[in-house]
Amino acid sequence: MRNNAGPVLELHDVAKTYPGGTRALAGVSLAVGAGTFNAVMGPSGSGKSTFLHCAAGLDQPDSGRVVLAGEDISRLREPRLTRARRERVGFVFQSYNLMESLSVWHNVLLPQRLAGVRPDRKWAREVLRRVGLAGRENARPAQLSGGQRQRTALARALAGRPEVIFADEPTGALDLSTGREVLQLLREAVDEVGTTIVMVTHDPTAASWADRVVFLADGRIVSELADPTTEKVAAAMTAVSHR
Ligand SMILES: Nc1ncnc2c1ncn2[C@@H]1O[C@H](COP(=O)(O)OP(=O)(O)OP(=O)(O)O)[C@@H](O)[C@H]1O
Repeated sequence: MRNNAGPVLELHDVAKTYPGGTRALAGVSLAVGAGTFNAVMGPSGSGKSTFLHCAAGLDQPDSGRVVLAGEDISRLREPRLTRARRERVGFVFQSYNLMESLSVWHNVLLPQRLAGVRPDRKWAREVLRRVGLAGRENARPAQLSGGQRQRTALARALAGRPEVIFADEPTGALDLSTGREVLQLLREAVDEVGTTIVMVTHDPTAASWADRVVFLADGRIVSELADPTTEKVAAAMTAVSHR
């Protein structure tokens, strides 16, 4: 069930140069449709992390605009930027970023608590069921496998019903079959919950789960692939790397 109800995230000519002079983004424009799964690939140093940080409101571009659910977040100052991020964005990182001292349940509810909203416990239970962690609510992260930790992180991201979930190498620390389970869950979140996902990855197979793949090189979008397969993504990556 993909709703494709117009873009939920738009980048307009976004540029960023780091102190020292590295031009990480050199004018990136992209529209991300609601309820779609998007992968971002590119060689090391092409600007993927910078793109993700600017698109998610973790960092500010020097110029250009980032419009998230109709709000231009690129010029927001703290604390409004933090609020926009907490209310509209979910994150899944390679390293999970769970609070070791909190149970699965409290990890999942933490972003809503930090945002000062009353947690939707019924939905939190439902997302834990969807990611296969019903019954593990009281476990601490240390008691979980890598795959279970990442499924907890995904449940945490889904629990706040964000406009967009940003995933940074979500399968980077997982073995092949565990990574596949996490990708399947990301796919289901898009197809069954209507979530929008933007995922940075180095892995052509991971990218093949997306609806489209955007390729960055030298801080620019240089190509795009719809309905990707592992083979098509790998071929496109080779072409991008040899530019
Ligand atoms: N905080 C920073 N200060 C200075 N330069 C930076 C900073 N962060 C990134 N860069 C530089 O900006 C460019 C883009 O980096 P970025 O991390 O966005 O690329 P990437 O595609 O995510 O790379 P990788 O795949 O290796 O993680 C690189 O040349 C990098 O060295």
